[in-house]
Amino acid sequence: MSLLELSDVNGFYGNSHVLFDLNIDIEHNEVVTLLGRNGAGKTTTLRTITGTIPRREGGITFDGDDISEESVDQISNRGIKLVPEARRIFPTLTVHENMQVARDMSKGREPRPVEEMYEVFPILDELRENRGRNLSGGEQQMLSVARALIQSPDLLLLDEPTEGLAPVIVDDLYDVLSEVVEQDVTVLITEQNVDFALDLAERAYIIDKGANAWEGTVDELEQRQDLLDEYLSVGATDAE
Ligand SMILES: Nc1ncnc2c1ncn2[C@@H]1O[C@H](COP(=O)(O)OP(=O)(O)OP(=O)(O)O)[C@@H](O)[C@H]1O
Repeated sequence: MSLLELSDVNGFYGNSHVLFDLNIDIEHNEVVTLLGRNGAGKTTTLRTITGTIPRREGGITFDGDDISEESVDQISNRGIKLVPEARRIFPTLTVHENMQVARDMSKGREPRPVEEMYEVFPILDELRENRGRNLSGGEQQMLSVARALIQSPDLLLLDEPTEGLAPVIVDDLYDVLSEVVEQDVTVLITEQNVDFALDLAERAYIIDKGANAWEGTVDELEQRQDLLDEYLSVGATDAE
């Protein structure tokens, strides 16, 4: 059974129809990337999963249960955690306090020890006493991911984690995330940085104008320059 299944999902902002009969299937422990141009509907797709979109229709199941009518809190309590594009950390709290708050908000789920997070994110260990507002964009992104992971998610949704980060920080984030995906967690990641996403993921979905355009393995996609040109407007990938 799939961990997450979207069948013929439609998404709306008021009268504006932006997702059209979208189908996505994610197996336990898979790392899947959702790709597409600006405005293709990637963030909105994640919002249909977390329940934060104003209106969604269609089938959404998580671990076999219908979650299509569930509230944001119910879905979060199931262990679906989103790291949004605009990083959400508490600016006046220290790194350590940010971690503690995330741990304490882990309703109904056994959180992971804060110290374990410092092992995965050594950068944060060094910054324990620094306030959120004094962190660089990359450090905030690491903290954002750590805050989601501490709640032991079953499904981690990452919305464009490299956005706005300097290349050297992107490399650090890659190192951390490649360690994260080795753990017992299923990941759906959206990215404009196609190389980054293809390096991390095993399987990919491309969406265009809110609808499925292609799906397959990352190995297949790396051979399909036509798709990369048509839907993602990038040059040759240099994925390792
Ligand atoms: N709050 C909103 N109200 C109305 N329309 C919206 C809203 N948010 C997004 N849209 C529209 O929905 C469509 C999909 O947007 P979405 O942000 O999901 O795309 P995306 O693929 O994540 O793009 P980006 O890479 O720019 O974040 C776009 O046409 C966008 O203008």
